[in-house]
Amino acid sequence: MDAQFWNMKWQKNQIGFHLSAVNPLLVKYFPVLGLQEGARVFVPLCGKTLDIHWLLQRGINVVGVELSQIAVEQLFSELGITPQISHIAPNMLCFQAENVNIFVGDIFTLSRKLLGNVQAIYDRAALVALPPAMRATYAEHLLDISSKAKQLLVTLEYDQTCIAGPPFSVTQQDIQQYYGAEYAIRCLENTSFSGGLKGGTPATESVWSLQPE
Ligand SMILES: C[S@@+](CC[C@H](N)C(=O)[O-])C[C@H]1O[C@@H](n2cnc3c(N)ncnc32)[C@H](O)[C@@H]1O
Repeated sequence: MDAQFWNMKWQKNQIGFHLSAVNPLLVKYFPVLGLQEGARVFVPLCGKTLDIHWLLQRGINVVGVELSQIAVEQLFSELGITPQISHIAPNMLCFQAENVNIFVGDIFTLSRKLLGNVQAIYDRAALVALPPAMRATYAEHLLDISSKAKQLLVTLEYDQTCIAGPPFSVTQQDIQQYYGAEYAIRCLENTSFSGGLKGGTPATESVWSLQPE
């Protein structure tokens, strides 16, 4: 899954991962993060998720990163906000408005300095968007650039032999492997993924609280 794969998905509007409503799991478990109004939350691989609208409405400052400029343009258009756009690094644009800052580029080139301080991370469909070979590097990079910020993480688990990802199946053992040394990991909910994945493959959606130890 390289940049070309995702850019093509956005160009062809093949964005089945994009929810047409705010993720109810965010609404239900956001309080677990214990954030005050004005806190800065990082949304990696953010697409144009409506979850960003919801966070902004709650007075949260959002900082995201997304490969596709199409996605980010649509996000701001749907927010009804005209961003300032600046070229902040080679191959990295920043779309900026009062409480929302979205980097357009590869998360692996986003530095701690560019990201700035964040109090929490909301990862929905980011870890599971990455193939197994990239995930440990992603987790390590996320820990580094966020200075180990607490996380609300949403994952999917299913029989990977039935269908190919993305989204990829991520197990509890995987999460333990990526994050167990740095965070106390707590499963908040396991629910069956409504309608199954890609034509009905049974899947379980899980929400995790990751608190730095
Ligand atoms: C499965 S989608 C999830 C989007 C969003 N989190 C949501 O819940 O709708 C994954 C997104 O990550 C973006 N992406 C994939 N690899 C990336 C990378 N290395 N850096 C930044 N964005 C990336 C894709 O363009 C895509 O929009």
